[in-house]
Amino acid sequence: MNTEPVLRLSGVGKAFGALTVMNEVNLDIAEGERHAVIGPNGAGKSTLFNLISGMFPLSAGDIRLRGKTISGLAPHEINRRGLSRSFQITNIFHRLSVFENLRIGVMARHGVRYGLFRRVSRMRGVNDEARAVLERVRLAQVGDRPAGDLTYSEQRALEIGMTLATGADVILLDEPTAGMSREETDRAVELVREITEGKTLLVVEHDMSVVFSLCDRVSVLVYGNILATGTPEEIRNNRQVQEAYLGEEVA
Ligand SMILES: Nc1ncnc2c1ncn2[C@@H]1O[C@H](COP(=O)(O)OP(=O)(O)OP(=O)(O)O)[C@@H](O)[C@H]1O
Repeated sequence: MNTEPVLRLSGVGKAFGALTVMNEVNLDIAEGERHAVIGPNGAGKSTLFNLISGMFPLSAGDIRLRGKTISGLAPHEINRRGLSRSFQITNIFHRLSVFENLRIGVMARHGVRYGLFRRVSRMRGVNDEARAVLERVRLAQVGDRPAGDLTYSEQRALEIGMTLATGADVILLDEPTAGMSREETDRAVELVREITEGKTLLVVEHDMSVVFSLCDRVSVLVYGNILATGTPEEIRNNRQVQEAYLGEEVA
């Protein structure tokens, strides 16, 4: 059995000038696991994602993806090694169709660029792959519509589709259900569960019912430190976690 973690953070630290916001974070994410990062506002969850995806340079420590260091690599290089962070909605091309957005993700994966002499519409492999992703994220009905016309939750699904289109098998999602109604949340959770089958997921999520129903393990981040990592059950019963953060919410 391969026990090497897919993602390993060792002694990861981050400072902005004199302000240290992350201390010696150690975290192993196993192949195929769905792992949530929770914590109060300002705990450093976004910073952690920015460090893993290469948006911010590390101030200390090392991050390894499948045993190889990715510290110091640019986001697109990390992406090419199979780790994709959900694109923010603002990165969706609003005037392009939903299908065309996904096709850009697929093209990025294959290193294909738009060019004067290329007709993208004739690139059958790329089109087939984009169409498959379109169906997986259940947007086939709106595939020809400009992405800017989609509802909020459809745009979030497109965002998830973009991570899939790039072919990543380690996926980072930042609050995939934020701003959704209960019903939309349930559908989004189903979608995330389905599309991350056989992949590794790291997700920041505030909704505890989502965390506990979707994830195999949970890490609690408080003031830039990991207070505890464990199964949802262990986290729910951890006194330190209850005192520091969750309170009665999960009792
Ligand atoms: N670019 C930056 N420059 C200076 N300080 C920053 C920067 N980005 C984040 N911080 C600080 O780092 C700390 C962690 O912020 P971060 O946004 O990672 O927390 P978070 O857990 O994602 O919070 P939230 O749940 O509110 O999104 C905060 O004190 C924040 O002010």
